[in-house]
Amino acid sequence: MSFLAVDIGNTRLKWALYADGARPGASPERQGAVFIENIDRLADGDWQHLPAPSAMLGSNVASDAVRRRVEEQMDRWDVAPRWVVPGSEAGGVTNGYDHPTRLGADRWVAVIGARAHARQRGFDGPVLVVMVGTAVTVEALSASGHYLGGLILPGHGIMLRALESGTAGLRVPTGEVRNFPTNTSDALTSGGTYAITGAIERLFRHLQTREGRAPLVLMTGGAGWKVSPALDVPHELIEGLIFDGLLALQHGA
Ligand SMILES: Nc1ncnc2c1ncn2[C@@H]1O[C@H](COP(=O)(O)OP(=O)(O)O)[C@@H](O)[C@H]1O
Ligand SMILES: CC(C)(COP(=O)(O)O)[C@@H](O)C(=O)NCCC(=O)O
Ligand SMILES: [K+]
Repeated sequence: MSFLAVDIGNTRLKWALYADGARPGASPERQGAVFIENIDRLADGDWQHLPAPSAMLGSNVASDAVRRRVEEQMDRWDVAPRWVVPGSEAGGVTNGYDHPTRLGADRWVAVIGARAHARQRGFDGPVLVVMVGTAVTVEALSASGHYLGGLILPGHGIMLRALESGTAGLRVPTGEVRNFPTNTSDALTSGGTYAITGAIERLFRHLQTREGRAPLVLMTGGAGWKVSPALDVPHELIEGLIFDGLLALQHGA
């Protein structure tokens, strides 16, 4: 008996197989990631020798076509694919989005995972959830478990491509993050990084002011390690926050 958690982003599909009954924070028995262009090879590749899961729950922010292609890769298993649809309440979190179903499933699941982490460590204050993937999202969760809303901004790759395509003189290699960049590469890399950390620090202040207490900051996503060293508020990198949210929805926190 096992549980397959799937997180389909705009760049990569991440998956993790857990022992039945695993709770948020548990270590997966197996896990992997594939670029979206390679999802049609999962059944003959990463998933070929995977023991058949007895349950599956996924988050998808790519297209319906991508979701169907992933479901085809699961055909040989006798398991019904289930996908999270954000609603007005789940996993101890209420959804403050104007139209709850329009919130990205990954954002909703990550907030639920973050709530489970906070509770497990006995933290009863507000939580700021940062995901650094194709896009960057920053979410504000109140101490009472109300999702207040959040930010969406371009990730590093999109920012750089936008600048490259909109200018003649910005096609340069990746640089370093510097306080006072003195070449084009460093200026671009620092600009992108500080755009992201600046937005995070701003929502941190909004949440701290509203709640009267410094939020716990949990960061996840494929490019979190790039942003973490430049972020000026105490925070923790958690690799599988979406998986933890899927576990919370599957089994309770
Ligand atoms: N080994 C890696 N493979 C792909 N992307 C990576 C890797 N390490 C870091 N990244 C960065 O992570 C981003 C993708 O993160 P991910 O969380 O998979 O995004 P998404 O959930 O949007 O698919 C890429 O834009 C890239 O900048
Ligand atoms: C903001 C996102 C594009 C992030 O996608 P990702 O970077 O994880 O691939 C995704 O959560 C999404 O499509 N959201 C729907 C719109 C919303 O959340 O308001
Ligand atoms: K994501």
